[in-house]
Amino acid sequence: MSSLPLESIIFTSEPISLKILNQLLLPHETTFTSINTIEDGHTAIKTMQVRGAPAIGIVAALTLAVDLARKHKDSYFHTPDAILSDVKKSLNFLKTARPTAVNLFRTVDDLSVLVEERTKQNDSMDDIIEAVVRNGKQMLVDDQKVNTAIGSYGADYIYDSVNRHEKKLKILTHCNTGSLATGGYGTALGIIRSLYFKGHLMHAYFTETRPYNQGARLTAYELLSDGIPSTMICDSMAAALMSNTEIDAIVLGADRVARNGDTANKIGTYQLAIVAKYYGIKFIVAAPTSSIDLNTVSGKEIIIEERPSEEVVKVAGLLEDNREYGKVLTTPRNVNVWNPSFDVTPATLITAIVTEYGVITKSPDTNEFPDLAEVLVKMKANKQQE
Ligand SMILES: CSC[C@@H](O)[C@@H](O)C(=O)COP(=O)(O)O
Repeated sequence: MSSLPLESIIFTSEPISLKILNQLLLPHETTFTSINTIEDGHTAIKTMQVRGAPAIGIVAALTLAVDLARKHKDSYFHTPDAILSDVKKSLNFLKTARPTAVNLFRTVDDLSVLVEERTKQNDSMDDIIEAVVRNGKQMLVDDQKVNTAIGSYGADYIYDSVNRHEKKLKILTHCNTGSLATGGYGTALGIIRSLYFKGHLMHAYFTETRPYNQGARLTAYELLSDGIPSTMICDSMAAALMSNTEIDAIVLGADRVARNGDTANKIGTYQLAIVAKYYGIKFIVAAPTSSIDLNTVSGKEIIIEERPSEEVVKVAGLLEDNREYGKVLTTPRNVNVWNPSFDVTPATLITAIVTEYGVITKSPDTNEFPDLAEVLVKMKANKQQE
């Protein structure tokens, strides 16, 4: 299997440094932004220089690592307790960057527990900071493994269940769920990559994904870089595509999967699910377990981020002279805009959830997912026995 060597999060230990590929400028400019402080990390996440649920979690963890290491080098801390109180403040601030993706909150909780435990067991300041750095680096490495597993399980599931190996597949996706949105390889885009590398993909279709254009700018960039045959559609063309072309499955990512399977993902996911149901097309969510929130009972509890109207009324891109990158206004000034960044697709419209432990499907009698908490325990135990 081949994969895209697209690194969007670059962390080095000696000296400690963090750089992220600024996704606001892609695909026309490849510019890395240095993250040195908690404020830098917060800004990068909030302004979507880095985006995608897993990538947000990883960058938050690595931001804390570089921030602590820098402060420690400047002799900012005098006791481990001072580190703990600084960490709590930093994490409380980081989690205000974006509200929907659970990965950010999971990272914040895990780091809070890690530093608290290390402080309680009287670790030295060096050891506490080293543990935070190791945790961030490990998240990046683990996420790549998680994504290749999701890619492989998802590709096999679709190929086995959709047409029993009779033909190559046509897949539609939405938003960007690839290397840019994760530690590498991608979740839903990882499934498309795996289908392609296994020789099972006929064609990938992807939506432009207004307003931020994750599809047009980022997914297009990734698919073209990998040489995967693909075609972009505007979001409003999805039903027409499904009526004109035999789409075998729609694969999407997730920002937060509730315990009952309801899934928050990029705005527009819900309408794709409704059209998929009409055409009887499998609607598959690719979600690492880090995006499954067992404390959220159903999608009703998920907070949906609303973003600035500027993202809707302006599009960013290469200006006509082909040299300058900029934003153009597409509407009359002062138009009223509603800009929810995500929507919630009810579990009833989702065919399967692909995780790094395998594929979760529904009971055909009830059209309900089993309790995800119980299933995940079983899947993890099975994996350990392998
Ligand atoms: C593997 S990325 C999964 C989701 O985070 C993705 O589908 C998505 O909705 C991204 O939204 P974004 O607003 O670009 O962060």
